[in-house]
Amino acid sequence: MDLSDAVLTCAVSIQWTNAVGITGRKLAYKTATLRLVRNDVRELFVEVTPEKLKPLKFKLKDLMVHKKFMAEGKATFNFKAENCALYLSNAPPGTLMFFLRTIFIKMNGDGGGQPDEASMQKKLREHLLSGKPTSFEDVSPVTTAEMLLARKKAGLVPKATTTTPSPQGAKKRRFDELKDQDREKGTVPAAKKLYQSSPLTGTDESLRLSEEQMEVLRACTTGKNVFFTGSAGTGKSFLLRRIISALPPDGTIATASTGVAACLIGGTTLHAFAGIGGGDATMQRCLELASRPISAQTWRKCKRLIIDEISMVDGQFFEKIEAVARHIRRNDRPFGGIQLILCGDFLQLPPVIRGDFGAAPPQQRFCFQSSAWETCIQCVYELKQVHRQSDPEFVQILNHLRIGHVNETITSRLAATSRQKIEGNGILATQLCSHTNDANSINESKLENLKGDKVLFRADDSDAGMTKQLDQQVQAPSQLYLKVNAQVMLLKNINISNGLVNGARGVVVRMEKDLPVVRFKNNQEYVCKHEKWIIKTATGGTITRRQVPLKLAWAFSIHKSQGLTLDCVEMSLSKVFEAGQAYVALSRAKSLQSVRILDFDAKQVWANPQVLQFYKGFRRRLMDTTMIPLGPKNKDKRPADANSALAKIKKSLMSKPLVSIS
Ligand SMILES: Nc1ncnc2c1ncn2[C@@H]1O[C@H](COP(=O)(O)OP(=O)(O)OP(=O)(O)O)[C@@H](O)[C@H]1O
Ligand SMILES: [Mg+2]
Repeated sequence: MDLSDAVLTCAVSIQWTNAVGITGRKLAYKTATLRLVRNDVRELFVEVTPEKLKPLKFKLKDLMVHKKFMAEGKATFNFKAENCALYLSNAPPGTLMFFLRTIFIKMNGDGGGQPDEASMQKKLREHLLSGKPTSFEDVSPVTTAEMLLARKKAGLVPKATTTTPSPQGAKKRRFDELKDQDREKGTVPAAKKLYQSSPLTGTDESLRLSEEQMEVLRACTTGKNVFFTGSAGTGKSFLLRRIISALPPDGTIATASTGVAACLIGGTTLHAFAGIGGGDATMQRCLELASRPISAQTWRKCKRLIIDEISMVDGQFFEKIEAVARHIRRNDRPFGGIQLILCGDFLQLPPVIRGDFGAAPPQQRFCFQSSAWETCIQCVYELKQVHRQSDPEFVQILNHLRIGHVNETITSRLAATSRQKIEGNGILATQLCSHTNDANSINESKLENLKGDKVLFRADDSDAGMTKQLDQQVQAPSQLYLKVNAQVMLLKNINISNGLVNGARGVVVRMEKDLPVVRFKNNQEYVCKHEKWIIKTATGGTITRRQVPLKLAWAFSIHKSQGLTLDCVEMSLSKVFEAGQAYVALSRAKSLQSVRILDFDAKQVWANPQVLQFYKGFRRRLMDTTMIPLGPKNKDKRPADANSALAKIKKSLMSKPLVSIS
């Protein structure tokens, strides 16, 4: 577990009722620390210490826990024997989840559980005879043995079965069974309830953060302004979800530069949050736009602003929202005093320049080139460990492509993929296209060409007026046409251990009771159920979409694939038009065996020289072993100063040996 699991800081209100249920004393604290403690006779208590006040203790006996809103940082503890309820709110959801789990384990785990009556009486007698005052101590960290025993006692350990080989699969099924049984009875036992589902947005909480990820988490939870970067698949978005769940929900705004990326972290787009449209208006007009009541209120409430895929945020837009924040919040500190947590990889896709600018498009400006960057960012981290790919050869090739370095070994290895068969089980490779329109028309025409009738799956949106925003942020379309044999991609983690994960590729094999049945590459069949996507609105509310978790997958655009992990991809890179685009396309794949590049050419791979300069500033090692052959066809597009900067870098590196890939 990532942070201390027996301590929680949040808002607490305490309410006592009398025997007939009439509310008596009430206390409310904006900030209090809850800890799990034991007394001399090993009884468990929750100790509540409000800021600057003495602690109160509540014995963990006859406890009922309500945690339906755990994902929003809320839970209620009902101490029946004491006629008292604790209402927790604004708790970091992940910390709350681990706190509840620790209670569950300590109440049920070996030796650490509540003592039985006889042994407690004995200990109590000994304690009274000793004449010492009662003392409390923190509970010891949870051990694996305690965890297993606790789950066994509560009936959460699955019976051995031949149909569900994996423990996680069985655990999930058992949870579902329990939920159904409990639903019938109308009750859920507190202990079981404490262990159930995670509030973490799409994160498998059994995966532990690596040490480098922990370091970033620590900096973020201590209020620092952080930028963390790392190559594709180093777990930036994964870590961001953990960071979000370790922060108090009030005032934490999770955003990303694109809708898809925002959805992956359960947030909103930066544009939707900022309230200044595309940011193209004059500064004065942007300030007016952001001063509208709803927008201004959102800015004022914001304490922590999180931005994923920062590489695609335009530098000028970043500068404008920084000024807006100071203006609206009447605070001259950078970003009006808001804590910033930024993440992304500038060597992936750059900001999109919209509109038709004719022969002279405006120069791209990255966030790090804005004057606001230097004043805002306090700590910079680089994640090094790649988690998406496990094959060291592929990881090394990707690291070279990321900085625009291609040698003959890489070229021949990647060119060789054009001959490999990556299809299997009726699942065709997804074509990654450099242009969105190409991807859309491939999907439409492939579907039309299939025999049989189209079946329409219409999304059920919680607010019909928000369909456009949901379309932008949720990958599941509002209208999905499917046929048998349609190539599809799964859009949710359904069963991680069985490979039914976001990005898994499959084919529709039949319709069953009006629902599509999909066979995946690993031969698993899955009868799709409607799933729910929840997104935050700019004002902090939530809207939901229910839809089958599928999307047509004959083709995707590279831009829409940024941030994703994909199975079985084919690409033709001849039309790439951005620095980093080929790297983004290739780094979606999990292995060299699941990718086919039709026409690989070293000219398709180049890195932006300004970005390389930026990275050189805080990671000299990145530059020490590399050369940067840029795509010659883009030479003319680059500004003169960039070309001369590039020449300098090249010159300084010419004397160094090239890294070769064996
Ligand atoms: N500590 C970890 N342990 C195990 N798996 C991890 C860990 N961190 C990340 N992963 C897994 O690695 C994969 C890639 O993670 P993620 O998408 O967060 O990377 P990223 O750095 O955001 O990539 P990109 O730059 O492409 O957006 C995911 O499947 C994620 O679950
Ligand atoms: Mg990511």
